[in-house]
Amino acid sequence: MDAVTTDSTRLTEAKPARPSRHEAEEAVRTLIAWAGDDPAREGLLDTPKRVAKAYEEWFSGYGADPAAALGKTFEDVQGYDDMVMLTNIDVESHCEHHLAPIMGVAHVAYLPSAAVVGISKIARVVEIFCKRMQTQETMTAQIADALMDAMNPRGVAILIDAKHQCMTTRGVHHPNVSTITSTFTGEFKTDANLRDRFMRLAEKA
Ligand SMILES: Nc1nc2c(ncn2[C@@H]2O[C@H](COP(=O)(O)OP(=O)(O)OP(=O)(O)O)[C@@H](O)[C@H]2O)c(=O)[nH]1
Ligand SMILES: [Zn+2]
Repeated sequence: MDAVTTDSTRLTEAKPARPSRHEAEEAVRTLIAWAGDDPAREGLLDTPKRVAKAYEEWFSGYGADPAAALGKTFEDVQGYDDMVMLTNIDVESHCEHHLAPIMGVAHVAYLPSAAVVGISKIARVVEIFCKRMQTQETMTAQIADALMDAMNPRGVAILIDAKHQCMTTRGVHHPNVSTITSTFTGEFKTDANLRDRFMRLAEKA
């Protein structure tokens, strides 16, 4: 967690020492009091513990390595070299500006060069990046980079369609707005037909 790394898919700056669980729970008590309630009230007594536990789940992606998730590849696929696409991978993340939920789906495709990966690993990689404090643009780019690094495919295409609760439940309060981000590399960038195929499949997913 504290190691400095140059891998672009991981954190690149030294971070302050991780606070203890007790300190994290104290911080939640402070926020409860600041919101106007009494952290010593019966119903809120276990809340700091629950929030710390929920944070472990929501932000479990800091302790996970996308390269390791994509480490195993398969080459015996009878020369299959067309697009592999997964649609509607759940996106459950938190925006780094407000720590509010980002909920949506990701559509991910790649064009294998030599090897393919287990399809569940692609969903795992999406999940690893989602379980961090994010912007939608960053996570879109990180998923593409991780797939490119691990498989050296002929191209990847990613589209994320998500709602940001910092925008739907507070602030500007536009409950129906969706944000769409996409990135294309390799042949998806140079071949408009391929890109259209991806977009058509994403639209009807
Ligand atoms: N580009 C981008 N912006 C995001 C994302 N998630 C949240 N935001 C935006 O981050 C911005 C933060 O703006 P600030 O002005 O610093 O914060 P704020 O005063 O809380 O802004 P409002 O949300 O407009 O009330 C807001 O416009 C959010 O909508 C994201 O994934 N990508
Ligand atoms: Zn936000």
